[in-house]
This record gives sequence, C-alpha cells and structure tokens, in this order.
Amino acid sequence: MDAKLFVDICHKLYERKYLVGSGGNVSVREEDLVYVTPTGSILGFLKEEDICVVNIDGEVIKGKPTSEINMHLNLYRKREDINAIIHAHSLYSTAFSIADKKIELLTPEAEIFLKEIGYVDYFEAGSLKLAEEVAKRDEDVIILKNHGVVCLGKDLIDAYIKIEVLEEVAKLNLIVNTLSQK
Ligand SMILES: C[C@H](O)[C@@H](O)[C@@H](O)C(=O)COP(=O)(O)O
Ligand SMILES: [Zn+2]
Repeated sequence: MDAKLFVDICHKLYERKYLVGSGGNVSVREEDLVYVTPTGSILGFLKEEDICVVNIDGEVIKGKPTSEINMHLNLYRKREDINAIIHAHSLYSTAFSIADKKIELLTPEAEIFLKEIGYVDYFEAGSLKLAEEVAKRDEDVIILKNHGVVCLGKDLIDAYIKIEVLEEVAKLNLIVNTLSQK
C-alpha cells in the first residue's frame, strides 16, 4: 500500500476543507487487508505510522480504526471492483442533502466521473444502520443526508477525483439555481 499517497490524500482533503476537525475517514483495500484512518484523527496531521489495519472480516490488526469501519467493510465486501473509499463532509454537497435537493450532473466532468449520485437518509454516524443503508446503494458517489459524502474508487486517486468533482458540481448547481431565480 502506498502509505505516502494515503497520507498525502488525507492532508489534501483537510487542506481543501472537504472535512474539518476530526471529521472524515479514508481506507484502501489490498487483498484481504484494509488500511484505514484512526477514529478521532485529524486527517490533516496524519502520519504514515498512524494508519490502522483491519482484515476484511473486521478483525483489528493495528490501531483503533474509524468509527465508520463497518460502512467501509460492507462496501468492500459488496464491491470487488472497489479498492479505495473516502468519506468526507463536503459542505455544498451536504447542504443539498439537508435541503432535500438533488445535485444535477451539469458538466461533462460530472457525467464522466460521477455517473450517478446515490442518496441515503440520515442515520446516526458510525451506526450499523448507516453502514447497512450505504451498502444498499450501487453508485460510486453517495450522499449521506445531514452528514457528508462517500466516494468509492478503483484506487485512491479515483475516489479523490470524485470527491473534488462532486463538490465542484454542487457549487455549480447552487450558482445556476441562484442565477435562475434572478
Ligand atoms: C461524528 C463523526 O465525526 C462522524 O462524522 C464520522 O462519520 C466521521 O466523519 C469521523 O469519524 P472517525 O473519526 O471515527 O473516522
Ligand atoms: Zn462523517
């Protein structure tokens, strides 16, 4: 597992404010092992040695994994094509969910990279119910009502691009909706 890339992506998520404080979590799957951020960690300050390890059955091998570990594991068990998952608290994307509004794929970028957006009702963060409901979705981009987003990728870069494109097109939706009201 490319631990430097893992840490760099976590720092970038924090720098670009897709999460603040100790919010968000990131994981990468390699065969039967899942490398994941520690619960309560500030991703902007993550170090390679902080990365936790669990196996696909959820047995902890190293560290104290994210409280959303069941969400990550459920998705990996369901989707053999997925090897990276990013959960962030992207502000504009989350705002649309609070307002019960869908984000339209307004640009070729959004069509190409996001394809479809799934929506999950509010369930308590870290709960088995949230993990269960997220795993019912088939999209690679899922918005968690009043909470945040989850992007799945074949690798970490693929998942990260979806985080960026989703938030950008959410902002664009807001601008276009505002201009349309003039
Ligand atoms: C309240 C938690 O921060 C929730 O938002 C969780 O989903 C999260 O983003 C960070 O939890 P961990 O620090 O356990 O990864
Ligand atoms: Zn969260």
